[in-house]
Amino acid sequence: MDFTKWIKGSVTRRSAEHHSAPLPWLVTSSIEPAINPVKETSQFVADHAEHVHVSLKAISEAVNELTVEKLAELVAPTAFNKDLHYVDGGSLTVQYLLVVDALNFCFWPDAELEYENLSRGVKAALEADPTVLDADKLLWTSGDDVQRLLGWDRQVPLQDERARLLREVGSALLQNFGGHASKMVEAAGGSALTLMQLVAQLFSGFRDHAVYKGHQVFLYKRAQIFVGDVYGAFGGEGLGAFWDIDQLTMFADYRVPVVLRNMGILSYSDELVAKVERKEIIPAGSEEEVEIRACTVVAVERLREAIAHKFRGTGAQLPHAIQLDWWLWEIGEQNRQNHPPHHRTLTIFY
Ligand SMILES: Nc1nc2c(c(CN[C@H]3C=C[C@H](O)[C@@H]3O)cn2[C@@H]2O[C@H](COP(=O)(O)O)[C@@H](O)[C@H]2O)c(=O)[nH]1
Repeated sequence: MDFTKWIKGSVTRRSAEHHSAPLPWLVTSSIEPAINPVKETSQFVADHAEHVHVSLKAISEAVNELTVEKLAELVAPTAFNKDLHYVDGGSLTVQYLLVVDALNFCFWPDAELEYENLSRGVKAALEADPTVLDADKLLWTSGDDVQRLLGWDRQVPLQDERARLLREVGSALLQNFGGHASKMVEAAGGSALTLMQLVAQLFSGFRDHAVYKGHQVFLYKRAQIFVGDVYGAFGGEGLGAFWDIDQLTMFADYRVPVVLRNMGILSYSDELVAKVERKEIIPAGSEEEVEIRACTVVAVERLREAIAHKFRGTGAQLPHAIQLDWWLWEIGEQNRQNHPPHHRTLTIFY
């Protein structure tokens, strides 16, 4: 069966008189999420973890070595990834970021593939054809389209799944925001947590959560990184102005845990070390995987608090969790070759 014919057959076209229903429940004036569910649910995991430990001692040692100069570097307008500087004044940049972050996961099965290939590939595709990310095109994305979008010379890991995720983005954008991701950002009314929740609610692919010892745990890595990328690409202005950007956590990926282990801040059980060293697959949703991710979130929150404690009153600008994330992630990227292996989980979440 021809894929596009099958999909075309299954999509019911909304007739003209049905306007795209505005989201009645989204009243940004009063119901702003005051807390980030990632913080409190990750803490539950850290409190009950058996395979991963966060060392407060190593955190205070790391903070002791932090100088005012280094701190200033962390909070400087990040040397933000130039691929993300695709600022056309607004809407196209947001569309680009949503597509990049819809695909921003699990590069490791292809040893040559990494995040940069994604961000550069999609940017090149957009420069070649500014309509390539229009929602009514995303709606029909096939696996081959994903490979073309990245400009990759072979199949991309989980290619068909990535295509499904882009079709989902196209469909939800058309249903709710006339196809424009920038309208979704505007609907969040300048709240980072509202935008995070909105993205997690509208696109199931961004709904990064697990059930750990009977408790629901939210990591929301790609939902948060999308907000962080909008903030960074617009330099905290215009569409990137979020009054609660400091409420985001770090982004629970597979690179930062390696850096924190190297700093002695995270430690794994002997059994888990052995699995990671031999590059054994750690199943998505397993206790070991959830503990690695949630303890990483908690470790960076403790690090942020320890820095605030040390530099409070010095007048130094204190880093947000996402600025600590970019710092740690860059360290991980630069040391990909000489750091121990990262854990390997086949997933769409990170
Ligand atoms: N924690 C955190 N994880 C991040 C990012 C980024 C890129 N974003 C920044 C880049 C420029 C702008 O500053 C963007 O903000 C990708 N990843 C994750 O890393 C993994 C990819 O690793 P490798 O296979 O080595 O490329 C994968 O899970 C991917 O999802 C980040 O910033 N923080």
